[in-house]
Amino acid sequence: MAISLGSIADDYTGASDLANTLTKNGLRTVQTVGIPDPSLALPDVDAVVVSLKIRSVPASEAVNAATEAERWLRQQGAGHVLYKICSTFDSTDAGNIGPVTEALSEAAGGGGVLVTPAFPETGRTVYLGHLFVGGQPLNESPLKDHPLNPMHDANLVRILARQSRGAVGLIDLAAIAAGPAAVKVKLDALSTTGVTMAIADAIFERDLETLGEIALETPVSTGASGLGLGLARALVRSGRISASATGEDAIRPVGGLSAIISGSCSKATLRQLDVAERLMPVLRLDPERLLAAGPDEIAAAISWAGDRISAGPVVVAASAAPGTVSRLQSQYGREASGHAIETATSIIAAELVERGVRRLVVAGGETSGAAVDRLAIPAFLIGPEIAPGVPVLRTVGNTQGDMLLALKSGNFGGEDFFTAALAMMR
Ligand SMILES: Nc1ncnc2c1ncn2[C@@H]1O[C@H](COP(=O)(O)OP(=O)(O)O)[C@@H](O)[C@H]1O
Ligand SMILES: O=C(O)[C@@H](O)C(=O)COP(=O)(O)O
Repeated sequence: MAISLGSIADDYTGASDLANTLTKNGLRTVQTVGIPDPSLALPDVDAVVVSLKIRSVPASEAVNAATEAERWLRQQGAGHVLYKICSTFDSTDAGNIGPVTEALSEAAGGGGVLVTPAFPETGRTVYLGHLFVGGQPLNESPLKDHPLNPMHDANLVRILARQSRGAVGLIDLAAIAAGPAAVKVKLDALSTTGVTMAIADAIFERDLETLGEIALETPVSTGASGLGLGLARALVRSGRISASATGEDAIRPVGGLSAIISGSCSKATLRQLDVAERLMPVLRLDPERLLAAGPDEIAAAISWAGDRISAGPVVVAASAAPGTVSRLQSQYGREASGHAIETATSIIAAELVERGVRRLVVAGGETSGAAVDRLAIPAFLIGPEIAPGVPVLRTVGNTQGDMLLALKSGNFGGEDFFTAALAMMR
């Protein structure tokens, strides 16, 4: 298997979002969970997205995991490696977008790296280096209240500079509108002044097509699904790939029971949970009790779900509104509470799979990572799209047999997402 495009995703929902975009643009794509064991038979594909859980870990840990994945992807033939970050630039001043991008670039011999989280299909646009989420600057959007990485600045040049060793520049919309050659001139000019990473504006898909063409000439880029779209279309346009992927094969029915687990506290998820409450049993976990009396609260949730699940899908959610989240965090600490809740939701997910769940929706990036790790699923084939950024996933090499999953990024999906997902997972 020689692949054309490699990607390292900093979380598992982000990986499935990118894999979805690559598939929609014709690339046969597989999503692996970490670097796959050599014994895992992967299908013949154009692109591999390696899912890592490195968005909220110490920067040195993220750098080590990403550089190891980069080495593996190069061994599979990848000429270009995209570091998939969140379209809302989720990170802190300690990292990890800057440190990982610099390490990947150094591993590939250096040179200027294009960086853009723009993903117009989901309302993420970048203008003069400022990220907008829908109509709001990042720091006024719901991301200001994110439980792990609250975003208080919309200026990506500034944010990236705070977490990086090298200088950060800007390739503005005027250069991008002038076409690939102008972008190349600008990137080269920035590199000669010592800039190692350049935030690129992008508002429309055509901007990302321009960026994708230039990124493909370099060994490494950093971005969200929008840049993935640009790279995929550039590969197809160049004739290196024949645009044959459809995703239909991945959606064959698996049967079994179905469940939804949520640890996302994003505004979209909170609304989706309210809507689900009218349609199916929803258990709201008590996060305070989860932290104080962990195993008892987990056992009670498993028993509640076990009593209902044979009659239809159930939802178990730790999710809470910003005020509740910050009260819990001030008592137990941000990382400790996030980690304890992820552990609890992943144990509940695994227990439900033990009891026959084969169709599983997980809401939240970190939450999905913890659940997929506990289930020890090695890889996914990419099925059709449920909502922008969220495909149906079919397990590859899973010891519990074939399962269908949807890993929903917190901010993605319409208010009926959960029922829409289950309707596509038979
Ligand atoms: N009630 C709660 N209070 C505090 N933290 C919570 C609560 N519920 C979930 N969390 C934590 O919030 C984080 C949400 O992150 P994530 O799963 O990535 O969701 P999203 O995709 O919305 O960003 C996780 O670490 C999760 O364990
Ligand atoms: O790029 C995006 O917005 C998503 O792919 C993503 O990474 C979202 O992160 P989570 O909300 O933490 O799932």
